[in-house]
Amino acid sequence: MVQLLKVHGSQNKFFILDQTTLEHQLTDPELVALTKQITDPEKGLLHGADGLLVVNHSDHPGVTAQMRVINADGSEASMCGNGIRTVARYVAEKEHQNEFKIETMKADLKVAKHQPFADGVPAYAAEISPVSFDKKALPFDNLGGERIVDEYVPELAPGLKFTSIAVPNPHLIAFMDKETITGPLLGELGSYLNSDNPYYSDGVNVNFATILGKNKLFVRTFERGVGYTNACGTGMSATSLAFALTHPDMADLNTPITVYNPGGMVQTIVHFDNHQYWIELIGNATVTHKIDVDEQALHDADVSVQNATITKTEEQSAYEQMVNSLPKTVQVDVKE
Ligand SMILES: N[C@H](CCC[C@H](N)C(=O)O)C(=O)O
Repeated sequence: MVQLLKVHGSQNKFFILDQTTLEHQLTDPELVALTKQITDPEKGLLHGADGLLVVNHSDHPGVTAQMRVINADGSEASMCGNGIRTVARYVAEKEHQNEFKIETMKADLKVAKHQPFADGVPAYAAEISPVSFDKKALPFDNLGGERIVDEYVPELAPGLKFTSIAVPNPHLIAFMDKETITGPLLGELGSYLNSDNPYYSDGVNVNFATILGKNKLFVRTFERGVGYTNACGTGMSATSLAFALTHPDMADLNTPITVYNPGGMVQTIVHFDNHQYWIELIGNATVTHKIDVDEQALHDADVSVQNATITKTEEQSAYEQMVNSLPKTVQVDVKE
């Protein structure tokens, strides 16, 4: 028997699979097939999820573990901000370390245990980097210059100013009023830029934000490889950086920014060290279910309530209690 975890960061939901616990590690095609099967909202496990986080050994010196990110559609992403907090908690409790590095596709990132966000709501901090504005890093094309920072891009949507940042996965950000953020435009633009289009050849995570006050944001995201999610950690991080760059009177560097989202709330801190931006993302790391199943079911991409023993933890009620205590912010339809 092996154990999967169902976890979330701001209710951006994932399954965690630790390859080091398996007799035979899943191959990449098996990882993709398993992800598609268990994350399916209708036919998957526990009403599905937004992706699979794959933990493995790292052979990088001074690095405790490796994390890979498989989106619900089977595509692999270079990073996942909500996900790395849950992997950090899993590895911290497994290896009895509170501060360490996790290898991701493009960088070894610092993570650290943080004081709980509320009773029963464990929290972790994660380094979000490297940051790039260059079109080659996103990549985007056919949209004017070498970078998009606080610019009108009528090809994408009239009347909105956009910023595009890789952290290192690709993000497109726009600030707007509450009416626009709750309207259909986010889904329309997100769907268009994550299908065949002349602008973002690898797709892009689209983040719409509204400014609630000084160092206070609401962000709603349409994610590449998933669609609407309750929150996107790298999206909220990239949006916080865009906030500091485009509204310096409303957002301070090296100061916590509270970022509300349809799934809850995180904090971000935009740092500028050695001429480089990086963002610290602090938020919950909640385990909702433990799933015990034969390893073969993972290889067969056939995990269900028929062949798995599922144990629900007490953590979701603690998390919902925290969310219910948050000040009422922009209410939008959340992805469930
Ligand atoms: N969909 C993203 C990966 C997951 C990122 C998100 N869930 C986060 O918390 O950062 C992409 O394809 O770049």
